[in-house]
Amino acid sequence: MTSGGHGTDGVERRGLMFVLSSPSGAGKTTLSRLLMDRMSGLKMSVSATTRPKRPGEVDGKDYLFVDKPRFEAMVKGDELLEWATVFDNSYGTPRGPVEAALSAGQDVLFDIDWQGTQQLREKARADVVSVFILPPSAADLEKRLHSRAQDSDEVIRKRMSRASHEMSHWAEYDYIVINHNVDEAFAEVQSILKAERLKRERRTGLVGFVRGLQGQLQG
Ligand SMILES: Nc1ncnc2c1ncn2[C@@H]1O[C@H](COP(=O)(O)OP(=O)(O)OP(=O)(O)O)[C@@H](O)[C@H]1O
Ligand SMILES: Nc1nc2c(ncn2[C@@H]2O[C@H](COP(=O)(O)O)[C@@H](O)[C@H]2O)c(=O)[nH]1
Repeated sequence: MTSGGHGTDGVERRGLMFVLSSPSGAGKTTLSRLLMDRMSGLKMSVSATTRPKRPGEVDGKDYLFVDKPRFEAMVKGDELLEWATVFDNSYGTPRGPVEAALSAGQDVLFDIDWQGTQQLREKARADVVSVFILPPSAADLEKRLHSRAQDSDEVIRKRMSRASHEMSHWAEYDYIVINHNVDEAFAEVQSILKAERLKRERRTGLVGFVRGLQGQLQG
């Protein structure tokens, strides 16, 4: 699915799909925003959803807010790379922007649930790097959902009651980060991305680069 771009050291490599999942409120959005601000070569995948917009959310930036018929048409038209029902609403990843970014050699960042991660893995296992974010405690998770102040008590109750089920998928992920503190969790997630970018098997330009070095040594 991916083609070449260049790493910061100029060696060509395949783009990767960097996935963050967690129970609602553990901090995916917070960490994603920091990654987008502080890492170059990364594009955020903007999901389509039928969920109502939260205060402050911007259509086209946080989500593409669509109605149910439009979402169903996207599914039927094979416009989504993956999709799932989460908390009674539909969510899905538009295929076009992800494929365009990967083709341009960018990495793509996803904030999606375990169902979507499984679907991405089935399609492109070697290019998916997945991170599961855990909260330090259930009390902290609930506090965070309340402190975000964007969901009703009823919605928060529903999300807390789903948290244990969401977390049961932790062992399907490549990396686990416990988000005690935003700065530390961000540093861990950033280290994972930096290391994954250096993996030999993604660095398609290495053969040519090393041959060039060898040529210089012989010359
Ligand atoms: N380490 C932390 N300590 C304290 N508060 C935090 C921490 N990380 C995130 N938060 C706060 O917790 C709330 C929920 O975080 P965020 O929206 O990033 O979660 P999320 O995993 O994206 O949730 P959802 O799945 O519902 O979108 C936000 O108000 C955020 O500022
Ligand atoms: N499988 C997918 N899951 C998605 C997608 N976009 C978001 N999500 C997940 O939904 C829940 C709830 O999100 P919220 O913004 O309503 O709090 C959360 O776990 C997201 O990661 C998607 O495109 N596909």
